[in-house]
Amino acid sequence: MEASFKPEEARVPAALPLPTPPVTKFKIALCQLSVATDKERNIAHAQQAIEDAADKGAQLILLPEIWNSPYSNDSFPVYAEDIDAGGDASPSTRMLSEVSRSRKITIIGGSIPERSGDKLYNSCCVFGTDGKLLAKHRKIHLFDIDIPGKMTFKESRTLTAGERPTIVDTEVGRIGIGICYDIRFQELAAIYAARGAHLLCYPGAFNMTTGPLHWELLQRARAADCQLYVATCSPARDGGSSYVAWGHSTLVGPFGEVLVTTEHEETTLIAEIDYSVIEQRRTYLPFQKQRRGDLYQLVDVDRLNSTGAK
Ligand SMILES: O=C(O)CCC(=O)C(=O)O
Repeated sequence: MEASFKPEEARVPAALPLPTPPVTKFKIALCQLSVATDKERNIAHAQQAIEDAADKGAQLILLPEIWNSPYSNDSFPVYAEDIDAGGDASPSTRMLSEVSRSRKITIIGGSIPERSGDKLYNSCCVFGTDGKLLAKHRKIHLFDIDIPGKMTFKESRTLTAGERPTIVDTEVGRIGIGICYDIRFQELAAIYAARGAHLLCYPGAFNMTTGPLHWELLQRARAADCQLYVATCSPARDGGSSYVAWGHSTLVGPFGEVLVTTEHEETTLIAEIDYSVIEQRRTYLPFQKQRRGDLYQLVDVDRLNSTGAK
């Protein structure tokens, strides 16, 4: 659909509205999972990690990018699931739905290859505490990179890009979703912040070339720019796979501070989020109110195009 621009309706407000979340403090778990070639094993393995984290009091679970399949263009079509059909057509999301319901937790289900008609997407499903699918984010920015001699990958060889930002109200606050490369696009994070996000979640699998330089930097930048929490979750590193993930799943606070992080081995990080810190940071350092809307503007095109957007 053609956007009919009415910039006055789409301008990101100077002062960001922060809705009252259902809970102020809660525990998040980042499950940095090892990924094997056996999909059934990956599903059972993820379920175990989620249940262990729930036993330790986590109310929100974040999984890695592409946790049910090896990260490769050859694997995506083979491991892809029809999420919309559900049931046997999507054993990975069926497990996420069942566990979120049985443990009454919110799950940001990392991402899996999704088949929809003749297209494939890299998709993240969000499940509420009743097991219902609250949202599905299809990776908007495909990872096409060519650093000669170091890193070449072209997701666009097999995948199609998603067309919409995804922000979702959950029992643990308003959450903006991005997948891996999506973190490089600060406008997306700014739009989520403008729509009142408390937390941005990025399942991601950075690599050994860009990971050391950019992974933490980008997370801290998004958190400091938007003054909100940023959580990331990577697969654990497998040195023998064709794509070697950087690991280093991390939670960053609204001052850009790293609250918890790890190396590259399989592990689950559990940390506390306290949303009252967001207001405190925005009061101490009120740059959200000091934007020069007379000099520059951010336009929320998706909001213009949709009727029900927040
Ligand atoms: O942006 C990068 O450097 C890595 C992105 C990536 O690995 C991905 O999108 O899967």
